[in-house]
Amino acid sequence: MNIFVVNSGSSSIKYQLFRWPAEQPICTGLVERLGLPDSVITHTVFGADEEAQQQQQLTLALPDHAAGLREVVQLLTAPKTGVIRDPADVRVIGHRVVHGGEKFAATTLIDAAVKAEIKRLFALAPLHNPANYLGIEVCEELFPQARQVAVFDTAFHQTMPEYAFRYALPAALYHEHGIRAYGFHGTSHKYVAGQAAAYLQNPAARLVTVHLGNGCSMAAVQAGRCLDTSMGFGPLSGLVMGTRSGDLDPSVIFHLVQQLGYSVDEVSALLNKRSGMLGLTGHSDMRDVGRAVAEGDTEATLALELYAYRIRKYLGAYAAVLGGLDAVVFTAGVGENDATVRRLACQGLAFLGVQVDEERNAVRSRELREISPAGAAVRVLVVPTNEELEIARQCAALLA
Ligand SMILES: Nc1ncnc2c1ncn2[C@@H]1O[C@H](COP(=O)(O)OP(=O)(O)O)[C@@H](O)[C@H]1O
Ligand SMILES: CC(=O)OP(=O)(O)O
Ligand SMILES: [Mg+2]
Repeated sequence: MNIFVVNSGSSSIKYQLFRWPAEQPICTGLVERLGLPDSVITHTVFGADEEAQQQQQLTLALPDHAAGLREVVQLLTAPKTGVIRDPADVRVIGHRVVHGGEKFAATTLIDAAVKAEIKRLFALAPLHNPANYLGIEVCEELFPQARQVAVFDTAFHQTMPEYAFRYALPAALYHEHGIRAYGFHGTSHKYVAGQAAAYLQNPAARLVTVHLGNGCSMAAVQAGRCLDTSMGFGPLSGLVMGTRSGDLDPSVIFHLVQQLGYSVDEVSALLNKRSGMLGLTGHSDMRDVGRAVAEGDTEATLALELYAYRIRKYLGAYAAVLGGLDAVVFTAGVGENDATVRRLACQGLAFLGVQVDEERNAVRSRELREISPAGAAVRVLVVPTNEELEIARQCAALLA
């Protein structure tokens, strides 16, 4: 059986096709710059052993997610270079859906009612849910024989206790309008927490998972259950991100609107798209920030300190939430690749038992690795995330 996984972001689509139950990736790819005249598809086909790869890159105008997915299906079924003969060879499609609200605490087979609920949640995740929804509709059209499954970013966080997910607002706003913290990146937090607990041979491990991609979030996880997470009602609170501000006193918003004349849409665009590392340094990509720091740019140096300081504060908070720590787990683009960020994020935490060994931290690898010194009280791990594999596993488990 083949399982196809679609991870539609606000301006990109990640996809992966697996042979199941072998969990063997057949091909993977990324569609970037959707909506621009020079969209790029990077499509990688794996050989019999996973290391043998063939990559092709296409630059073309893709106006939207529908056009992007259609092109991907062309690549999958191309007569010479394709990996399947017919769309009917794909029996299951797993979709990352960012916001599942309170209704969806588990992976769900998609039907008309589920689609309606995903649509109702557009207002809560305007950058993500519409793209996820479009991905579902296009796949229904292109793969009419396949079963479509939704895996929600919010689902893993549904175990948070009420005192952790509620805001101190009038209760009616929660009961009548669902205003509470939901948390995001749950598929990634769940996957890396599982990998870490298996590596530590401790199913009850108290873990802080630190997902640092374009969007960034942390979670306090005990025995595989989420107790708290840094994102809230939407994917905007908590850590400093590529273009999002993270935590901010809400009074700033009133000031922007009342004193500086911002419209609500302008505030939203500011906090979601023009803040974070981009706002502080002019660069949203941590590699560019790193280069600016190396060239002695003092604003970039400050931004990096601010980024790491925010992670450190949450590490301290989550040590308190968990009543102690067994491991800290770094993951996603920045967490897996940026040794400087990991070092700064753990700096000064030796009193908690958290330490990073310079030599181990400098090792570059795509494997799970330990970067704390031998015998450390708290293990610090780098665990590559694989949201697509986790989504495929959840689809397989649902349909078993
Ligand atoms: N070698 C690297 N060093 C530092 N940062 C990196 C490196 N490779 C990727 N990144 C960072 O990872 C980010 C993307 O992470 P990723 O997990 O793919 O994000 P998303 O899924 O949110 O798009 C990039 O913006 C970049 O800052
Ligand atoms: C929910 C979220 O922030 O996702 P991403 O990091 O993919 O933007
Ligand atoms: Mg991501």
